[in-house]
This record gives sequence, C-alpha cells and structure tokens, in this order.
Amino acid sequence: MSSKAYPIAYLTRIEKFSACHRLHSPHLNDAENAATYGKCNNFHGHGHNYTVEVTLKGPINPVNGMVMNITDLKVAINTAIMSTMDHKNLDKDVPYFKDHVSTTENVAFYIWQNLQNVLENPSLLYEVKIYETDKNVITFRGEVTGTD
Ligand SMILES: Nc1nc2c(c(=O)[nH]1)N=C([C@H](O)[C@H](O)COP(=O)(O)OP(=O)(O)OP(=O)(O)O)CN2
Ligand SMILES: [Zn+2]
Repeated sequence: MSSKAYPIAYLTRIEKFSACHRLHSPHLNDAENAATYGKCNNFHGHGHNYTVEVTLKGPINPVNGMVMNITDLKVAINTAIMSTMDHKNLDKDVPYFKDHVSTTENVAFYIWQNLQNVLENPSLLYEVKIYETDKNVITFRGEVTGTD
C-alpha cells in the first residue's frame, strides 16, 4: 500500500468593513458598564474601519492546484461578513450582538461561526484575525476552553 503526501498551504483573504457599535453588557449595571468600558460605553457609540483576515489551511489539491478557489472564498466572506456587518450598527442590526457585547473578540467569534456555516469544507478554516484599529488586533482559531 502506498501513501501520498500532500503539501499543506495557508490561504488568506483580506477584506475591510465599516461598522459602528457601543460596548455595553446586559450583565452589568450602568455604573459598571461605564467603569468597564469608559468612552466606548458612550450612549451614541463610535465607529471602526475593521480589517479582517480569513485564513484557510489545507492540502493543495493536486488536480486544481488550490486549497480552495478564491472565487468561492470571496462569496463565503461576502455572505458571512460583508452582507451582515458592513455599514451596520452591530448592536442594533446584527441579532447576535443583542445579547453579546460587540467587542472585537466577539466579532471574531461571530465571524468564525458564520464562516463555518457557509464554507463547503468548514474544516479548512484556520484563523480569523481582525484589526479593529491599527493598534488593536484579535485572532481567533476556533479554540475553546472549559465547559461553562
Ligand atoms: N478587549 C477589548 N477591549 C476593548 C475593545 C475590544 O473590542 N476588546 N474595544 C474598545 C473600544 O471599542 C475601542 O475600539 C477602543 O478604541 P480606542 O481606545 O480609541 O482605540 P486605540 O487603542 O486604537 O486608540 P488609542 O487612543 O490610540 O489608544 C476598548 N477596549
Ligand atoms: Zn470600538
């Protein structure tokens, strides 16, 4: 019996979207929210130009030479990210953020879940990285800890 080794590659697609939000937790009272989130708890909210990097990891298909066709990845990203979040108020327009604080950590996790739902082969998804600003960067790789 012979086994074949397929080279593994990482494929990254980068998109940008703009959205506004306010950091406010339903689990905290007004004073606790103000103390926790400071200016980001301002009632009127604020906006970001987010940059998101979606990375797939997988074998290079020996027939078509691809981990995944970027044309299809574009469609998945458009469905999972752009159509739901670009030029939106995250807290008001995206149902997930009605009961999850719209921190960039939660945005990364939300994007991960959305991509898993739309990718034909979700096991290829390796990393979601979001630049909320030039200085603030969140990475999620599907890792979880604990049971509760
Ligand atoms: N762990 C997290 N902390 C904070 C988040 C977050 O998503 N996760 N978000 C915010 C605010 O919403 C806001 O995005 C931070 O803005 P700001 O402090 O203005 O951004 P910079 O760090 O780039 O600005 P500087 O003024 O240059 O420090 C807060 N915390
Ligand atoms: Zn913010």
